[in-house]
Amino acid sequence: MAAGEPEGPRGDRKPGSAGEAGERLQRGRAAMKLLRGDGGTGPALVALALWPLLAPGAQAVEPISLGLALAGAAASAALTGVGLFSYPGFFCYFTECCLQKPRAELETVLRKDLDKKLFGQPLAKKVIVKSVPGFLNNPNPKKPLALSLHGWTGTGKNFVSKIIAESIYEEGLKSKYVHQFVSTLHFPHFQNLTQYKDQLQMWIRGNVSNCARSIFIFDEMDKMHAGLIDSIKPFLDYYEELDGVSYRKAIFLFLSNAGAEKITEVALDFWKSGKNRDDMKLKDLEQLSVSVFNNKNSGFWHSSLIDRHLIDHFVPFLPLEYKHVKMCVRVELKSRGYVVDEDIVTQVADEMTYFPKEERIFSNKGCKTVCTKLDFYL
Ligand SMILES: Nc1ncnc2c1ncn2[C@@H]1O[C@H](COP(=O)(O)OP(=O)(O)OP(=O)(O)O)[C@@H](O)[C@H]1O
Repeated sequence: MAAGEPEGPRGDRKPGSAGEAGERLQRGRAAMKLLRGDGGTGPALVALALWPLLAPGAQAVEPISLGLALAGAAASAALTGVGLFSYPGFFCYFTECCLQKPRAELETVLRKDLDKKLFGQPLAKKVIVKSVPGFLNNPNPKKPLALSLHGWTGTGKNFVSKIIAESIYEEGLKSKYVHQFVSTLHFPHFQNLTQYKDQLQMWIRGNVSNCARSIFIFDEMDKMHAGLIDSIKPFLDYYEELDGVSYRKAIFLFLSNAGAEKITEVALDFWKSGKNRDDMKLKDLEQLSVSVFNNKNSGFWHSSLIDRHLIDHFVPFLPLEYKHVKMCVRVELKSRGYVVDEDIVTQVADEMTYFPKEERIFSNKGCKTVCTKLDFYL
């Protein structure tokens, strides 16, 4: 893909071709063909028949209701000659649209999802459940939402980004409004830094012009060349508009291993003093931003994003313990359709390595290699 095209590095993944959303799109196209017929009686009849689709929460319409609604609409349209295409929200049932308004129950859905799927991350859960719905429910935010997720490998940073994306766009990471950048893949060569800065600005500008509620995920921030991320500083700032584009409704997620040592230090102190990680406060980790700012290998080294307080929250991901690894194994077993066998769960968890050397409390790879280790036992 050429630089400057709105979709950016992930533009090759076109939405609407796979999964439930793809099927819905196909059904929708067939229905549209049917409905694109000739006219008839009153717009009211059409609106009435289409009410289940146009009403808030229409995404949850049952297949039977949908069928009835479309049949009714077809009959009415045949009578009225009123084009269905003029109804706002109609197309969005069949094809992905940029988010206009988050679902009313977003906070509850996100909380439930994180409670069920994310283990051992009380602080991350707390920050995300409050900040993301709060931001999306604000029709006029003063700046884009910028969250920086930090922690040891395999502790759930990418996993949480996926959950956030799915809570906003049904197609999650495959959505055309969600853009993922991986430093070592998209910005590998230091000598191309100037070019990357221009491309990044163009990609973000293009995509936000297309959809104000775009989501940008920057993975491997700690491997990003220093200075590159500062090229997007204007977009994260408190500007009403820049060259006619407002960036205030976008979401930026930065993922990094930087700061993991600091987080581990605090988590270890907690563990040694017999305290529960659920009682940990963000205040206990307030030094996180400073350690990231001063870390030459953080991607945020002396970054103006931190300097100018443009990162809204530094979200700590705690190192995972033996019991969390076991929970991940159980989930993996269930997702593959197996009955949970506690012997296998223990064997897989025992096979992982733990640190510090003496205490052996935290998993070196979090839950990351659980699925490959499990392959040996199935
Ligand atoms: N806290 C967690 N709760 C539940 N599952 C987890 C958790 N952390 C990791 N996992 C599982 O492990 C997999 C790998 O984790 P993930 O890719 O999110 O780690 P990461 O923190 O982004 O690591 P890295 O820093 O190496 O990119 C996830 O897809 C998920 O299945």
